[in-house]
Amino acid sequence: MIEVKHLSKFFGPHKAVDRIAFTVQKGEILGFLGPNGAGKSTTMRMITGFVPPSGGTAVIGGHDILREPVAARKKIGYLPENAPVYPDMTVYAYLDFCAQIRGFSGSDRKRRVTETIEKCFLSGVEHQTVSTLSKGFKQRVCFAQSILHDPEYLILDEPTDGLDPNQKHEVRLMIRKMSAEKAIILSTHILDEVEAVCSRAVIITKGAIVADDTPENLKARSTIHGAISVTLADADADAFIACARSVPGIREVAVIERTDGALKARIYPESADPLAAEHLMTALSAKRFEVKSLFVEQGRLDEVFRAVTTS
Ligand SMILES: Nc1ncnc2c1ncn2[C@@H]1O[C@H](COP(=O)(O)OP(=O)(O)OP(=O)(O)O)[C@@H](O)[C@H]1O
Repeated sequence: MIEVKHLSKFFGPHKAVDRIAFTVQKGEILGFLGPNGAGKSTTMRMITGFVPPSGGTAVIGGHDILREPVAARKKIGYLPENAPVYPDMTVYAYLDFCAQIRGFSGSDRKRRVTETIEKCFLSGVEHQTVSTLSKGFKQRVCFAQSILHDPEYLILDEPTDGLDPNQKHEVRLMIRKMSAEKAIILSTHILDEVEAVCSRAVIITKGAIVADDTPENLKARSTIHGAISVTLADADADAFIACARSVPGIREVAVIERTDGALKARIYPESADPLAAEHLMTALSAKRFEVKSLFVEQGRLDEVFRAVTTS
């Protein structure tokens, strides 16, 4: 388990992190979110022992990062932001060097390097110098060094930053595959990534936690959660509004846009009535509206993110 215990960080008079506390269990992938400058990287640097906290501590697999830094760091894999990798080394030589620093030798070291190269899809570039790699591949090399020692705890600062959509997909798959036996914290600005990968999300702003929940529960806080979104083929807006309002339990009907013969609207039921969408569909069909799509909104994480980080 990763226990973050009231970590704080001051840079001079500026409070960058303000008594942040949470835990991450094995099997969990925690998305660490927040606007630019919210304190995500600073928190991750404190958890991994790269920056001393002004207050609080982090306990990694039972080892306090301040009192037992070596034991704690042995258990951690860390992908820092703007990952530094020695530019003049080949990919293989760099990872071999990292394995050596981690204390591996002989055939075990060789096996770990080779396996990690394969796992991170680096086989095609293993003999290329790092300086000649594209940004995405450099990122992958740094990701590779973070998992080389098969750590129980992974701290990944924007792991998919700079990757193309295919590489993003591959890295997310890798993270998900590894998550069963690891506790993972990853920071990201991509909210789709949180929905695709994370089992939980912590949102911070101005150094403090403002939300800590599953992506589903966070989305349920969205103002459109439970609303019914409808697209109709060319339809008279007034007739549609009248029809939708005639359905029992409908609180509000909002036409969102009319384009090229299509009408898009959002209908808000009084409560999250699971039958409201069905009743609406029946009413629209009875009035011969041509329904192109109709679905119940789960809510939008970006809307919730904005609400909690700007209030
Ligand atoms: N070494 C430092 N000296 C002074 N201020 C710092 C230092 N490192 C970070 N800060 C400040 O601490 C605050 C938090 O920065 P941090 O990099 O942790 O934010 P972040 O949430 O990771 O941002 P981003 O999403 O832009 O990467 C910012 O105001 C930043 O300017």
